[in-house]
Amino acid sequence: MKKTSQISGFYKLSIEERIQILKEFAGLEPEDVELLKRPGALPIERADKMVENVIGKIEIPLGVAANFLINGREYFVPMATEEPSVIAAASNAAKLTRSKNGITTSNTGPVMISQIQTVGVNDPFGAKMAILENRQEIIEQANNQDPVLVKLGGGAKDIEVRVIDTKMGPMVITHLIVDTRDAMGANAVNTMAEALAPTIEKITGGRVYLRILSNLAVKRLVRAKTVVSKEALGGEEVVDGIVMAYAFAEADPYRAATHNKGIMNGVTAVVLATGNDTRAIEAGAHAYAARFGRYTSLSTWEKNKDGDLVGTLEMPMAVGLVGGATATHPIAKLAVKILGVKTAVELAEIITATGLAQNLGAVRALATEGIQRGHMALHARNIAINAGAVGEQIDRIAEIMVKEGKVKMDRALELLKQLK
Ligand SMILES: CC(C)(COP(=O)([O-])OP(=O)([O-])OC[C@H]1O[C@@H](n2cnc3c(N)ncnc32)[C@H](O)[C@@H]1OP(=O)([O-])[O-])[C@@H](O)C(=O)NCCC(=O)NCCSC(=O)C[C@@](C)(O)CC(=O)[O-]
Ligand SMILES: NC(=O)C1=CN([C@@H]2O[C@H](COP(=O)(O)OP(=O)(O)OC[C@H]3O[C@@H](n4cnc5c(N)ncnc54)[C@H](OP(=O)(O)O)[C@@H]3O)[C@@H](O)[C@H]2O)C=CC1
Repeated sequence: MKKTSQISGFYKLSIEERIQILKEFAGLEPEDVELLKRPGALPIERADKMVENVIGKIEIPLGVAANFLINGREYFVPMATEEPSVIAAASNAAKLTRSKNGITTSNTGPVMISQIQTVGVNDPFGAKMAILENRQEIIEQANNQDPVLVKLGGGAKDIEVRVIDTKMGPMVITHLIVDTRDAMGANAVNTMAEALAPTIEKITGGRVYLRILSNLAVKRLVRAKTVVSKEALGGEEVVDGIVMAYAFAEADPYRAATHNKGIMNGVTAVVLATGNDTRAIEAGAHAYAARFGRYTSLSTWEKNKDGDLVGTLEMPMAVGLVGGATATHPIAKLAVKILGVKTAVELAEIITATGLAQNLGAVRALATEGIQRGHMALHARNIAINAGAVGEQIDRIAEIMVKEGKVKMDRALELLKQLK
C-alpha cells in the first residue's frame, strides 16, 4: 500500500490510533512509541547537561500535521506548539495544496555568514583590499579549525568585505562564507571567526572586536511554492480575498508583522519539535522581511491566468541535524525520524513548506469567515480548563460554548457551575 499522510479525519482518531498510523508510516520502533507516551521523555539528568541551572522541564504538546505533500513526497510534520488551531490549520491548508501538486521547494545550500568587526583603521578601503588579497590564506586558516566539516564537503568557501559607516566611525566588516553541511553552524563558524582575528588584525593594522555569525542568513535561503485550485478554495472570490490580504501585508508593516507571525506559527513549531534554535530562525526571518528597508510580508500570494492561487515563501532557514539540541533531545531525534529526513537542507525545506501552508490556512480563514470560528472552537477546551473543568467536563463545556458561539470564560464558569 502506498504511504500517504492524507488521512481524512486523522484528528478524530484516538492518540493510540494516531501513533499506530505514525508507527507504520515512519517505521517507528516499539521503544519510539514508548518514548512518545512516556511522561517526561527528557530525563532531568539530560536536561541538566543541555542548559544551566536546571530545576525542571516545561512540556509543550507535540502534534503532527497531516496531508503534507512536498516535492512529491508524503510527510507527517511534527509540530511543537502551545497554540490551539495551528496544527489543524496546517493540516487543512496542506490538504488544499494537494488540489494541484502539493508544495515544491528549492534552496541555496547550507551556507552561513560569520562576521569579523575591525575598527581603528585609517584607510578602511585600503584595508578591505588587503584582506581580499589574502583571501586564500584566510580561507585555509579557517578550514584548519574544522577538518571534519571540510571532509564532509563543507567549510569556508569565500570571503566578502564591507566598509560600513557607524556612530563610532568607519568599520571594516569581513564576512566569512561557510558551508556548514548538516549543522546549523553557529559554533562551527564562530570558532573559525575567532581563530582568524589575529590574522585580520595583522593584515589591517586595526583592532578586531566581534567575531560572530550573522542570523541574517541570506546565503541559506529556502523557497517554497504552491498552486491551489480556485475550486478547492471555494471559488475565485476566495482567491481574490487572499491576494488582497497579501497586498495589505506587503504594504503595511502593522499587518505584515501579523501575517509573518502566521508563517512563524508553522515554522517555529517544527523548528522547536526538531530541537533547533527558534530564536535564530525568528531573528533571520524578521531581518529578511525588512531587507528592503521596510518591514514587509515574507510570502507572496497571486492569482494565475486560470484564476488559481499561487503562493510563495522565501526565507533564511538555518537549521541542522547535528549539533544543537537536535541530537541530544530524545523527542527531537524522534521528530527527525518521523520526518525521515537525511540532510539539514531537506529539513529546512519541510519547515519552509510548513510555513507557507500555515500562512495559507490563516489568510484563507481571514479572507472568508474570519479567524475566530476555527480558532475559538479549538481554543474552547483551554478556556474550559482555565475555568476549572476537569475530565469529561472539558469537552462538554467546550462543545456547548462552540455551539452557542460564545467561547468565553464567564460562560465556561456558568456552565461548570451547572454541570456540578
Ligand atoms: C481550524 C480549521 C482548520 C477548521 O476548519 P473547518 O473548515 O471547520 O475544518 P473541516 O472540518 O472542514 O476540516 C478540514 C481539514 O482541517 C483539518 N482539521 C479540522 N479540524 C481539525 C482538528 N480539530 N484537528 C486537526 N485537524 C483538523 C483536517 O485536516 C480536516 O481535513 P479532514 O481530516 O477532515 O480530511 C480552520 O478554521 C482554519 O484553518 N482556521 C485557521 C486557524 C489558524 O490559522 N490558526 C492559527 C492561530 S491564529 C494566529 O496566530 C495567526 C494569525 C491568524 O493572526 C495570522 C494572520 O493574521 O495572518
Ligand atoms: N547567533 C546564533 O544563532 C548562535 C547560535 N548558537 C548555537 O549554536 C548551536 C549550533 O551550532 P553548530 O555549529 O551547528 O553545532 P555543533 O558545533 O555542535 O556541531 C557542528 C559540528 O559538528 C561536526 N559535524 C559532524 N557531522 C557533520 C555534518 N554532517 N555536517 C556538519 N557538521 C558535522 C562538525 O565538526 P566537528 O566534529 O569538528 O565539531 C561541525 O563543526 C545551536 O545550539 C545554536 O543555538 C551559538 C552561538 C550563536
